[in-house]
Amino acid sequence: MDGDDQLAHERSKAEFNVDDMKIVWAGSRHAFEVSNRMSRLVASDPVFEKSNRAVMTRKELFKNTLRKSVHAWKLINELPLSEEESVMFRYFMDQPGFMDLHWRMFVPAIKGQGTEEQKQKWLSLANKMKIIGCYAQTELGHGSNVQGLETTATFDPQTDQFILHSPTQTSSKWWPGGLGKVSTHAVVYARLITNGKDHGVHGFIVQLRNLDDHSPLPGITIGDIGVKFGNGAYNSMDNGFLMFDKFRIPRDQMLMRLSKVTREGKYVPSDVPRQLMYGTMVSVRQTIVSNASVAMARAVCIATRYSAVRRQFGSQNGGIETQVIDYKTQQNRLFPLLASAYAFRFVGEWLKWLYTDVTQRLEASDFATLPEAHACTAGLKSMTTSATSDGIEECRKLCGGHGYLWCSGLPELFAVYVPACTYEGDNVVLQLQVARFLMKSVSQLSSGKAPAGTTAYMGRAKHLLQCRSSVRKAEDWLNPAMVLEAFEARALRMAVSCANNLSKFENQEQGFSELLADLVEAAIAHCQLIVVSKFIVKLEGEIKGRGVKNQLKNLCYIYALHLIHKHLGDFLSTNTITSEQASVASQQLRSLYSQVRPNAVALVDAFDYTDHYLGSVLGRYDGNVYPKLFEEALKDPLNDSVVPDGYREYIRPLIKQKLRSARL
Ligand SMILES: Cc1cc2nc3c(=O)[nH]c(=O)nc-3n(C[C@H](O)[C@H](O)[C@H](O)COP(=O)(O)OP(=O)(O)OC[C@H]3O[C@@H](n4cnc5c(N)ncnc54)[C@H](O)[C@@H]3O)c2cc1C
Repeated sequence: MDGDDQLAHERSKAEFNVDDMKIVWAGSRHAFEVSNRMSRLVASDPVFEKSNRAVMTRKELFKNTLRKSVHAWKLINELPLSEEESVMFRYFMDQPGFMDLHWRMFVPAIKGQGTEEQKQKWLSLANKMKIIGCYAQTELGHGSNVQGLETTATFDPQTDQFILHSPTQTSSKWWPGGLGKVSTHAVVYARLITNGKDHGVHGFIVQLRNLDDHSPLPGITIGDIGVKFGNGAYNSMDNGFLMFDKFRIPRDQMLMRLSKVTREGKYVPSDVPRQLMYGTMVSVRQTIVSNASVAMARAVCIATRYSAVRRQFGSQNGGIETQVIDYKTQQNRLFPLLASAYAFRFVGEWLKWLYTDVTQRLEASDFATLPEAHACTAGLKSMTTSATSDGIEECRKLCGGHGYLWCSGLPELFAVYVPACTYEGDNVVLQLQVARFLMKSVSQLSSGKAPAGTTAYMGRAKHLLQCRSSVRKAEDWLNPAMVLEAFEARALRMAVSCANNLSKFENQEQGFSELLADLVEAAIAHCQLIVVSKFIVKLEGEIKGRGVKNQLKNLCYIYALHLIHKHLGDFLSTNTITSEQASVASQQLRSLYSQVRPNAVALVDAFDYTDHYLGSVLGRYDGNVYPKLFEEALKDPLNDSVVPDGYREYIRPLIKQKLRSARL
């Protein structure tokens, strides 16, 4: 059976309606139609070809990114595409570039932190791309510790200007995407100083380059920070450095929606809580969680289709060999990742709702839920991006040797994806923020204040700290109440244990430093509970389509039970479950793998990815892997000639040498 027939056979075994699952995956029929149309629009345009990226030089790659970005901008305006369509269109272009930072960071920063006048002035230019912006926060010396930033913005009352200055080498901005070669403007974060007083870090809109010839303005030193991880990959982006030498900007370019500096140089601090800024973070991190599901799904789609095509061993008397997807070890590594893709999708959907809820509350000056919303989005960003990075690498290994080829699509996906663990908050630093929030929530349990939102389960502390799981047999692990209780009890017991250990220290901060590793684990347990519970909530709602709900149930329990298996130490050491209950959980997991097996290819088809977006010879829809691997190999510049360059210079002299060494 060739790859084509193989995948057709797999598809014929599906026990559910794939088209209905596509709608569930997309979130709605409308969302499916937009994403389906946009992905095909990109795939059909030769300008967006991307298979040649690995063999391009950095300069070629950069120029090609400019070409694609400008072509996309032209299409978006000429067709024209709505904002929703444009976002999807850019997403399916699948080429990191300056546009990402302009639309995802520069414009939202002005929207969120600018006054009405500032928004009117700058957004009208930015929305037409008359200016191109980036987000310049991180410096050479400080990223996570934003309060440690060194760039200064000193108010000069004589000229009504701020003087931006980089006092040390470590104060150089370092990393902002789009800064190195493209951006004309940036939102720059610097320490605000008025009358000799330091008011901490604030945002400023700064012009960097001349709008006529693109040269840096006097007082600005700017450039690209150099090649990053992986060939091609994220190197299409011009991450940059930036230094100021007493560079002046008008006072009205400080982002003044919250704090202000008056004409006289008086600093007026914000009269709304600083937490208002969390609203923007919830929005950005919600997008990152949704993107985690997309990246995980992409890797899993490649590994699943290839695992169905690839055969190794198992033939009797010259008969057909075993598809590698039929090995239980392959299923045990692959199916939890498939389940994670769906789990992250649904928690991302819920985060979208949370963002709307937070925004509405903010408008009504209700800040009560912000700390909880902030903690859970920070934790979910951290947990889903870490799991997705690991998952992509696991998918590469699941594809054996061919997974290591560039044309498998997996090395590039990994190289582009993995910095998501670092940008928008280092994942460990984010979990520590969650841990601080959890410790506070535990300390308030005796105060009578009912915990809300994702910590509501802590309100049942008395029960959860004592309960014993009532699981007796494998099927009990398909009972949502029993699964939830196990995750809630484990999360709470880990948090309470950290709080107890903290209380043994006289100095809380010293205790916190000592217990960092345990605190991160407690935070992760809390986040895993959120993902499991949101998947269960999704199943409780209406899900249309033949067999769709049943497949999602299987995936939900695979997700939960594989976490129990992976973190068994936590579950056993907190006495949440017994070793017998763990053993029947593994039994149930094996049974679920068998149920997913005939549906695996159809479950990844439901992601509706085009071959263009997948960018993988191994994950092709038609399964025609081997001939296409040859085609790709023959395209390599090394195969332009049969005898390579350098033969006459090095290989021939080497093999024709006449050595006179006494040793030989
Ligand atoms: C591809 C990419 C794109 C980026 N784009 C932008 C951009 O457009 N604009 C911008 O301003 N920045 C950007 N950044 C920078 C990014 O936001 C920072 O790198 C990130 O916030 C991490 O900060 P850091 O580099 O200081 O890491 P560090 O904080 O130095 O981390 C180093 C190690 O220390 C650990 N650590 C740090 N603090 C603690 C602590 N308190 N407790 C325990 N462990 C700790 C971390 O976990 C990590 O293991 C980008 C980065 C990358 C990789």
